[in-house]
Amino acid sequence: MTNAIATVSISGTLEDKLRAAAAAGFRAVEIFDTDFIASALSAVEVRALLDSLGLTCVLYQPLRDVEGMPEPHRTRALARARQKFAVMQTLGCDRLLLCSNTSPLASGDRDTIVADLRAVGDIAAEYGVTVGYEALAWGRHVADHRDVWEIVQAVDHPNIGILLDSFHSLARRIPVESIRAIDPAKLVFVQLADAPLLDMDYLYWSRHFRSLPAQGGFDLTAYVAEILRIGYDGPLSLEIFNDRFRGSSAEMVARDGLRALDALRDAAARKLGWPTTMPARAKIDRVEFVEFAVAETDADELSAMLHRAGFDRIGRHRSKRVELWRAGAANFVLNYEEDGFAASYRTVHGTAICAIGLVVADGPAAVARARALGIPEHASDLPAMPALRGVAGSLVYVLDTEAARTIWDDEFVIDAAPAEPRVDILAIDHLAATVHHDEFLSWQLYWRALFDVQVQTPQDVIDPNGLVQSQAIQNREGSFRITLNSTDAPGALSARFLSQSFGAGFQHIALRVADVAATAEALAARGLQRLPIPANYHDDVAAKFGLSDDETATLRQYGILIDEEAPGRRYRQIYSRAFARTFFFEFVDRADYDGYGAPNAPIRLTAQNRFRPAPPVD
Ligand SMILES: O=C(O)c1ccc(O)c(O)c1
Ligand SMILES: [Mg+2]
Repeated sequence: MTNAIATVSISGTLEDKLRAAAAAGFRAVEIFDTDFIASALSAVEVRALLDSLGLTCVLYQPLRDVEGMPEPHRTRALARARQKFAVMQTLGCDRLLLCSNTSPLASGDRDTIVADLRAVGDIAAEYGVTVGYEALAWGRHVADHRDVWEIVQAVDHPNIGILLDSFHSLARRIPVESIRAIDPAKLVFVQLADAPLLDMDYLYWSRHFRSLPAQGGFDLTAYVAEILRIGYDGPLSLEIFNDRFRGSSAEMVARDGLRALDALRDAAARKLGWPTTMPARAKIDRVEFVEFAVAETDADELSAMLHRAGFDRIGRHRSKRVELWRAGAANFVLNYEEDGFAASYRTVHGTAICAIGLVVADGPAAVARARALGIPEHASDLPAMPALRGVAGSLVYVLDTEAARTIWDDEFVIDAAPAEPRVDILAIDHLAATVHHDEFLSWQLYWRALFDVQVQTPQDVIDPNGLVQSQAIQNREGSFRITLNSTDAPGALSARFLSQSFGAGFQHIALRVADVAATAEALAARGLQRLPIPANYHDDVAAKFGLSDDETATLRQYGILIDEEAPGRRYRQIYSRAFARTFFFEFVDRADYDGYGAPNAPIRLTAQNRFRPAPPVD
């Protein structure tokens, strides 16, 4: 039951990679051939480093283009195998990955392939090595693990077995049930990678877009469940070729890797009905509140903006400088305290959203799962409201239903209901977080490993100053929704937010309303500054959705954006101008619509770009 990671998954030199893997808690690694041959360390020195870090090299990989080669390549391939076996002996590694041949020179003749692998097996036996034959999805003649299994049976050599790599199997959509045919004694090793579901050449997809489990679209739970079901108990190892990971923190990827493997083992065990070691993913019911850390100097401006956005201050904390603002079921907590978490968050980020409060089915179980996944807990002075570290240092409070019911009355003095007119805000619809490009996948893993949530198809959103990637995450009922957004374009709105707020965080709050046109009218009466939407847009949607002149006039009047998933399944949205260039509100009505108005995002971002301050003149 070993967790392992391939050095190719992590950035840096071989030493950096090994140190990061060990620091994250791995005890086993795969050493990637290029990492070793590019290293200035001898095999003896690498072995000493492994030993000092408490690591074992459980796989050396890959050996390429071996089987089916004409002479003189065949002889050279066997010599290369022998040289690798000698290196492995020094490294203390007894498993080698041999990937299916991609050379145009290779023969596809089965008998030749079988004979060649048998010859490799004989040399491997001299060194006490077992060879796992892996089907590369783009292999010239062997590209399917079912063929590999047939070949391995035909080779029938004690030192030759099969190696499974989820990327190659799942990219080719090979049914996972095919794994049941494999004898676990001949399954030498298992490599795991997720990937976004792209329609792309296998090689390019594999070399650039692999991701950790729970960062892509493959059903790795089903894959691993089949592998465990047949009785395999060897390493599960991450082999992640990913462009972002090559440039991001080795420590982050290694730590996330372990988290992803632990969550995946848990999911597979649950699928099999086997005992588990941590509570199930926490079910989220809703967002109960959003907490703002507020600087005294921003108090008037923020209060005015919240009022214009339909909120009223309805309570004060019994002992702290904390206010409760409410509209419908949406609660905003404004924290002015001089000490404590919000104060330190404010020191770094300025006035910003510093925490969210989620109602979960079982608070203590959520905290226990977070602990099992290495997600740090924040010491909270409210026992009914444990806090976990969330996106970029903000907090996620987890409340159970009972705590959510009593917290306001227990902690706050609630005023009488404010005078009409009210804005018909129902609840928080979704929260949009902007995160660093390097951490985009890390935050997806965080949400998907800890909580019972689903992802939508990732979206590429066009900002006039660059491409933004967006990933929506939500619960099954749609009562909890967030989006994660990231870009590597410095001029895009989300990148400007990162520099303006000194780091990642929630950048916009979408509030669900019954009728966005009525809301727009009420908000205008309260003086909200709306984001203007150009006339071209409304000409377009009038034609696209067959809107009546009256409807179009209403959309135009209030700057409403609209989208339809199907006739009658509609999303209508308006946006506020931003507060201090750091956050803004969206107001939406959704009728049986599950998305987030993605087609409108470029229109909105271009509209926001018009308010971008001119660069300083020097
Ligand atoms: O992209 C490759 O060449 C490659 C190499 C080794 C592997 O194990 C693999 O899955 C892919
Ligand atoms: Mg592989």
